[in-house]
Amino acid sequence: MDNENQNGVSGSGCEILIPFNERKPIREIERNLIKKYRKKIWSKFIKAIKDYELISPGDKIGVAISGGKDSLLMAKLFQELKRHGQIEFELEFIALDPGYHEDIRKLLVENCEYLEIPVKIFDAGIFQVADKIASDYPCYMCARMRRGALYSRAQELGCNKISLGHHFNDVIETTMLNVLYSGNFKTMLPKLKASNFENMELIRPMYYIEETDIQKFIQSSGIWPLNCACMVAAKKIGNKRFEIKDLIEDFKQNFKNVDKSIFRAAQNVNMDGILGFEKSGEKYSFLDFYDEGLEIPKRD
Ligand SMILES: Nc1ncnc2c1ncn2[C@@H]1O[C@H](COP(=O)(O)OP(=O)(O)OP(=O)(O)O)[C@@H](O)[C@H]1O
Repeated sequence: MDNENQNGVSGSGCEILIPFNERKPIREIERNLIKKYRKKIWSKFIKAIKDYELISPGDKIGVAISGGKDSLLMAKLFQELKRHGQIEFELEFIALDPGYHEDIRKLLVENCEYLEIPVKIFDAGIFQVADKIASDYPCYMCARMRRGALYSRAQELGCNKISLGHHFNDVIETTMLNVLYSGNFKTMLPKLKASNFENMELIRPMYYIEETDIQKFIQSSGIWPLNCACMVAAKKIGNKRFEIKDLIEDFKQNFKNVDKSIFRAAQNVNMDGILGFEKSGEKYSFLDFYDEGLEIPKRD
């Protein structure tokens, strides 16, 4: 077990994002975000917020920070929006320490300090528990526990929303994972209401932003983000998400804009061309609607 960490849970980490250059001054990083990366990052962030009505005046948003490239960028985007935008809202930056190696935690703290992200770090021994109770497939358990812990912390801090750093590629990979492995059509939504926490919503404002642009931004800023700091799952199970990522890359060689098509498929489900669907836990067949029977409400 050459990858054991102090806590005795394994993991070898994943690919490392190496900066292109020295760390740029913070003011330059912030300027680049709304100038150089306006089209690829900033405008897409704003568009998702508008299209999906992710922020309302008076919101207090808990920005979930793992210390990885996506959530560090998300934190900076929110700060810029607060600075330049017209909507009044408040921010809290929340990181859970699931049991990171001390060097990893140091990197998280250091990056947040440099980027002027006033993060609050909470200890939550998630890695140990996930490894113990779900050692074969710890990711699912870990994500569920993390979500619950995040909601509670956010609620304690008076937040009504929690924002996650999922991006365009996470969305299409989820869609493909469901089609290819679960035999259902279900994507990752840009917002949803928390089922066990009253008045709490989850939002994903990086919904339209492509991962390659996030990588470029982070690398050209000279930041070393946490690269998959998980000590439980990394390389332990064949990570299906990585396989799907590769598969979509392969598709792209032969099908133009295949990634955009996968994304759009979830916006254009044709209810007259499907065999069945599930709504609020109930299953329906097209036969239920074939003669007259159940009606899908018509839009005015
Ligand atoms: N330990 C954590 N503390 C707080 N938020 C977290 C933590 N881990 C994950 N998140 C939130 O959940 C999102 C998705 O988590 P996931 O593990 O899939 O990360 P990711 O896709 O590698 O993103 P990132 O680059 O931000 O780590 C993150 O972007 C972040 O907003």
